[in-house]
Amino acid sequence: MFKMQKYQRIAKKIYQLLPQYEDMTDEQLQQQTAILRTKLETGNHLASLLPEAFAVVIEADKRVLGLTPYYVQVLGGIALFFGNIAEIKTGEGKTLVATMPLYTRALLGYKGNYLITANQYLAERDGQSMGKVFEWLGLTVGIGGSDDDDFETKYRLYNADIIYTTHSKLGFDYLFDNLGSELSEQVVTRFNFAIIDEIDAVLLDGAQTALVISGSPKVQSNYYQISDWFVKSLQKDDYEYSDDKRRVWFTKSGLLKIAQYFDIDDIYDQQYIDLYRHIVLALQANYLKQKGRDYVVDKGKVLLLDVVNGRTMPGVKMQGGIHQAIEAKESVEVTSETKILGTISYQSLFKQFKSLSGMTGTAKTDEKEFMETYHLEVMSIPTNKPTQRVDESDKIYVSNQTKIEQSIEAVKQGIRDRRPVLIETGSVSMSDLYSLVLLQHKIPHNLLNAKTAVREKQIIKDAGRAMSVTLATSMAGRGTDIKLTNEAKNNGGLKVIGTERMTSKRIDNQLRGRSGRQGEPGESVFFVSLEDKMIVENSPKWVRRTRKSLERKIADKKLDSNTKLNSQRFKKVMDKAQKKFGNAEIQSRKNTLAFDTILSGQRERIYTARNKVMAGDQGYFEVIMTQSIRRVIEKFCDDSKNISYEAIADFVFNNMQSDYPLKDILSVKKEELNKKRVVDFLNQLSEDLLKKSLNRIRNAQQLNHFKKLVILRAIDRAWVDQLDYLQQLKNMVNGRGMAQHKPINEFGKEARRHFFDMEDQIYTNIFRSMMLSAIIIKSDGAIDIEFP
Ligand SMILES: Nc1ncnc2c1ncn2[C@@H]1O[C@H](COP(=O)(O)OP(=O)(O)OP(=O)(O)O)[C@@H](O)[C@H]1O
Repeated sequence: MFKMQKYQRIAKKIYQLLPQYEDMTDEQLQQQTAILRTKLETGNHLASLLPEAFAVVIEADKRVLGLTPYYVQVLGGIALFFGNIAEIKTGEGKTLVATMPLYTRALLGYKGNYLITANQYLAERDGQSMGKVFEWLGLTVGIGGSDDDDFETKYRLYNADIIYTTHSKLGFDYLFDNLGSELSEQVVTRFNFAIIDEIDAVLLDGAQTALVISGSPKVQSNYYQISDWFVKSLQKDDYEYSDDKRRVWFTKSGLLKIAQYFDIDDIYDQQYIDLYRHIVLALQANYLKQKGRDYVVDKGKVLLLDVVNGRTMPGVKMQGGIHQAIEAKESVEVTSETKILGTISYQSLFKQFKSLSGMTGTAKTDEKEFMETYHLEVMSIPTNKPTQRVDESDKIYVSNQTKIEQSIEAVKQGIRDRRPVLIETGSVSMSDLYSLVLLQHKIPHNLLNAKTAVREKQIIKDAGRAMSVTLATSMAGRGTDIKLTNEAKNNGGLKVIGTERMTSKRIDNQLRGRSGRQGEPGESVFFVSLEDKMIVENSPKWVRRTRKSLERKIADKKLDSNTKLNSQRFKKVMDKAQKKFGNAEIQSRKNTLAFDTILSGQRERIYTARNKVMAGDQGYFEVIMTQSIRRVIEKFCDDSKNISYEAIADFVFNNMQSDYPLKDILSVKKEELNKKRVVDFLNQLSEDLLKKSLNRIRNAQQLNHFKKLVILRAIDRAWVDQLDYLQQLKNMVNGRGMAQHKPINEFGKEARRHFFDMEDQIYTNIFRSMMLSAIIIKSDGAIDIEFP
């Protein structure tokens, strides 16, 4: 509240200054950018210039776009400038709000000021329309970007004062930057200020999705099928779930069945690790992942559903083998697993920004999590016009069947009132089921879900007409602007009917928000029953007993099945069940974040090391090379307890020279074969071999480049293996038994241990590449390198 008062005081200052800018000519107003920048250069603090900068944008918005920001929009802009989440209801003009803080932040001249949109279309639409204002005021704007942009185009995009792009584009470009070999080719280098549009969708709903760049396919495994057959044969007591139903593992009887089915004594034995991994994946695919909720099967392919908006995500696969396990479960062709070249979660990506803020219509319900996890405060910005939408309290029934019948009655009433109706379901499968029921009642309707997405534009266009009935999943959630016809407005506006409580109050609110935009009339109501999955799985036992007793009364005709359960007691049951489910989701996001923090820490170390190599010089490469030689040779001698001629020969063939003459392998007597002698011999040999091969590259620049490539490649190959290992480790620790065991602790310990092993691997990779790479000098002097 205190903050809000402060912002109101700032807003007052802005409005006091405004007349002065209104009186300026266009030219004078345009000169303000340079004037403000000079003030900054001469020591003024950016925040102290905020009133002037905002006043400039307000006047420019008016002149260039013909839109004067409302007072509440100015307040929203101030909240964003100071790094808060501004909760601004749908349709209130968030796009315009962003112009004020973006311009002000970009005045400093630091690059890397972003408006992050939910999709490419919005980046282009908003970037093009709002970009006019920035350009008019003398700033540069970068918009969108496409996958096949050349370096120049990318550079221009990311070097603009203000950039409109999507979260995934930014993330992928950042990852690609860290796969390259030249610092000068990196484009996403500055993370100054970002406003994330629909921030709750990106940071909360999208918390479980990481961006992944896949590389080459791995060797195809044939365990998927057999593991799937096995887990399908299990009984209920062969596996159990964690309380929050996010994890599943084998019980004693399950483990016994594994032993019998695969005829092995100890599945935990190291030699069965790969089989065990596949059985765990099959268990998770069959008993955690749900068709219609997590994915759909279309034309023989498993397509994941985006939790944020219910759309399919073609080409996106879950990592670590779970995608393939689902394919086996659904009896479609098992695709090949690929190695991960780079991955980053949205949390890690956005945590890099010096200042982060966000806008959304729905954040207040989850303000605690935003504060705890991201240190972002949620500020509710009032609407410009009072809200007219009527949010009715839930209609609660005993049985699912009655609930559906009564919701259909509500649809019919909406049609009789000649209003548009939007019915929302929680999953694709529920929307299919509802569609059938509507057909049985002869109610014509449009079905909008992941399977009908191609007709989305047309469906939404029709959804605001009087008597139009639209049935949708969360696809009709964010950003869906249902425009009402005049007749629809006069008849009470859009009627939103929820057919079950969604996964959180925030998502319920998101759906309600489709109606009553910009002070229009509207209504929302949810139909729920004691049989709803959310209620059954998240309520205390007495609720089930009460339901049974009510069912008996209905059967005995002592109670009408259509009776609504109006008492506060049942309303509380609904709220509590949703809260319990929501808490499990929060916990699950925290878990993911904890896993991710470990991975991020390792990624940062690797990327920092890569950057150091890319910036490195001759001397630096020399140090690394010498270090590699020393470490690899010493490790070999430490690891082989009894150093033998055979072991040395094996080491030389595999790491130094594949056709080294056997007779030259250390001409000393067996008794004199000790560590020191071997180390000396190998050091000398590596020096000779290296000299011979490097002397062929006469050009110093080429030589440096070769060394840099060798080191980068060594890091990248080891990192790819580490990423692969971490993915598998995550699945494995989550699939290990016992409710009280803490997967994250095991993960942390193992991940750390493996990271140190990886460092050894990097040195070995460098060593081998130096010794074994074939250097081909072409006639024009260019060199080709064939790495081992
Ligand atoms: N100050 C203003 N004066 C007049 N019209 C405005 C103003 N601000 C925004 N609008 C108009 O309001 C409409 C909605 O704006 P916008 O799409 O930015 O809303 P939104 O908050 O992003 O909505 P959603 O949550 O649905 O994306 C647009 O047509 C825009 O031109």
